[in-house]
Amino acid sequence: EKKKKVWNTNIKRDEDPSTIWEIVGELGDGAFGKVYKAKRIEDGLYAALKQVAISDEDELEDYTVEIDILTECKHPNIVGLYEAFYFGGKLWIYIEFCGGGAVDNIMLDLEKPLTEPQIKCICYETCQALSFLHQHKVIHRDLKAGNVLLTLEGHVKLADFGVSARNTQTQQRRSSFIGTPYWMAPEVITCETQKENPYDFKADVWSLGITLIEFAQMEPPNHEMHPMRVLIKIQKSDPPSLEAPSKWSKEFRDFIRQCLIKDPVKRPTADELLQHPFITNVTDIKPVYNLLLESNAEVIVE
Ligand SMILES: COc1ccc(Nc2ncnc(-c3cccnc3Nc3cc(NC(=O)c4cccc(C(F)(F)F)c4)ccc3C)n2)cc1
Repeated sequence: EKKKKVWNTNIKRDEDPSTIWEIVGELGDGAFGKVYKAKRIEDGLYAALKQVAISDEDELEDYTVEIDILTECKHPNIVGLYEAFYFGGKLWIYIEFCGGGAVDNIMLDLEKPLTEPQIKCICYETCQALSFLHQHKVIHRDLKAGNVLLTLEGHVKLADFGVSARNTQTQQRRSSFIGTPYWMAPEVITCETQKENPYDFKADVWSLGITLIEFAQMEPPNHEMHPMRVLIKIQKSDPPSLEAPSKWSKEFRDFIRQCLIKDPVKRPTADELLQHPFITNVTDIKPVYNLLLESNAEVIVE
């Protein structure tokens, strides 16, 4: 007989979200629907709102994976879920608003890459987020500067604006390829990652290495190549590295080298990387706070 429907307890039904939150702006037209800035009517709390048109209950199930991950993975460096509604044939997801936006947009606004002190802080907090996700058996699969959000204080909040992080077969159905090729680990490309491969979370560590190069140079390695060509190059070539090594510290270069070890078995875990000298002495996040003043200052001056 028909599988009993298990209602996702985290999603509120038959309640109109616009009685609790009001839309105050638009944040972009995401791949999977509209994204707005919203404000809670009772206390003025800001949120980012994603509205996804859901045609049938099966499709709703695809999205509950995302809600379950966000409900389960509560961490200072991962975007926080406020609440989710299923109302008017749409899923409404309200996330804590990060005033700094995504790091790729900040670099575009300032028309320059990050400095090493800024990269050090952001790398430390991103590594914390990855380590936490992996402990909760969640693989991000699409780590890149565009998914690293900053709060106005300069803290990292890891997000995922693309496909959901947990690779359920339904997600696989939704998009043939998980993640963006430039940041993709070699073993992911060759699909060496069979079911229950104990090393498939190491793909996020490779993407972290590529993301650090992106922070330092504004673009990932091979950005000038066609995405399909990149897949072949990543598999065939030696791991990428920083273009101007003399500009960067030995610790930074070594941290990237460790992330970009091609064999996932030899590649360190996010947890192991938290002990790396590049990020063991992160004291304050002032460099990142100054980056935000610069980028927001630009906005204020405008
Ligand atoms: C253009 O200027 C700005 C300025 C500020 C912001 N701030 C901001 N703050 C918080 N969220 C967003 C956001 C922007 C565009 C799309 N979605 C956003 N947040 C969001 C994220 C999610 N989901 C995740 O981030 C997510 C999903 C699965 C897994 C994971 C993770 F693995 F990281 F835990 C994270 C769901 C719904 C929403 C509205 N944007 C964005 C752009």
